[in-house]
Amino acid sequence: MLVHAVRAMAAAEAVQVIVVVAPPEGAAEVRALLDSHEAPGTAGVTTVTVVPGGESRQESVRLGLAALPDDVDVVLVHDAARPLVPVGTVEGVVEAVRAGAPAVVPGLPLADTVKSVEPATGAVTGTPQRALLRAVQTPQGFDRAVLAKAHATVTEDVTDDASMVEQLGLPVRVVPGHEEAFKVTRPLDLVLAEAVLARRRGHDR
Ligand SMILES: Nc1ccn([C@@H]2O[C@H](COP(=O)(O)OP(=O)(O)OP(=O)(O)O)[C@@H](O)[C@H]2O)c(=O)n1
Ligand SMILES: C[C@](O)(CO)[C@H](O)COP(=O)(O)O
Repeated sequence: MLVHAVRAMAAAEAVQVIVVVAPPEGAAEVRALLDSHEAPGTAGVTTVTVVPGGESRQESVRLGLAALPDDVDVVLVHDAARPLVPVGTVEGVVEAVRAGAPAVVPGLPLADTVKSVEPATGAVTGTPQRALLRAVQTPQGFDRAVLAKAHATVTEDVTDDASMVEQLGLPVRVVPGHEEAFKVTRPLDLVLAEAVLARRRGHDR
C-alpha cells in the first residue's frame, strides 16, 4: 500500500518532495522497500525521504513537517492507507491551496444516514442532516505555516489534520474527493483495492 500511495502522490506534477513517515523501528525497512520499487510517473518529484515517526499520528506528522526543505510552502498530508487516490484529486487539493485556502480536504457526500450515539449504551443522541455532511479523505492540503501553527498549538488527539486548523478558527475548504481514494482498513477494502488495480491494469494495456 505504501508503494502505491507514494506512486499516487508522485504522479502529481505539483508534488516535488515526498517525506514518508515510517514506524520508528521500521524506517530502514521502509527505505529498502521504496528503493526496490520504482515509482513510475514521478512527474516533478525530486526526492523521497524516509523519517522515523513518533508516538502518535500528530507527532508523526510533526516529524514529517520538520523534515521538509525550507522552500516548500504547500504541504499535503496523505494516508498510506489511501493508496489509490487518483492524480486529479491530489491536483485539485493543491490548486485550492494555491488559490488561497489555508486548508483543503477532499470529501464525498454520504450514502448512509449517520447517527450520533452514546457509545456505552448505544442510545442514539441525534441524526445530523446528511446533506450537510461529507466523508473526508486525504491528501489534505495546507499552507505550510498554517499547518505548522496548528501542530504547535493543538495538543488533543484528533483524527485528521484539518480539524486542528478548524480549532485555530481558520477556514477549511472541501473539494471533490473520489471513490477510489477510499481507506483500505477492512478485509473487504482489500478486495475492492485489488479490483480497482486490476481494472486500471486492464486500461493500461
Ligand atoms: N505513532 C503513530 C501512530 C499512528 N500514526 C498514523 O495514524 C494512523 C492511525 O493510527 P491508529 O489510530 O493506530 O489507527 P489505524 O491503524 O489507522 O486503524 P484504524 O483505521 O482503525 O483507525 C496510522 O494509520 C498512521 O498513519 C502515525 O503516523 N504514528
Ligand atoms: C485523515 C482521514 O483519512 C480522514 O478520513 C482519517 O481520519 C484517518 O484515520 P486513521 O485512523 O488515522 O487512519
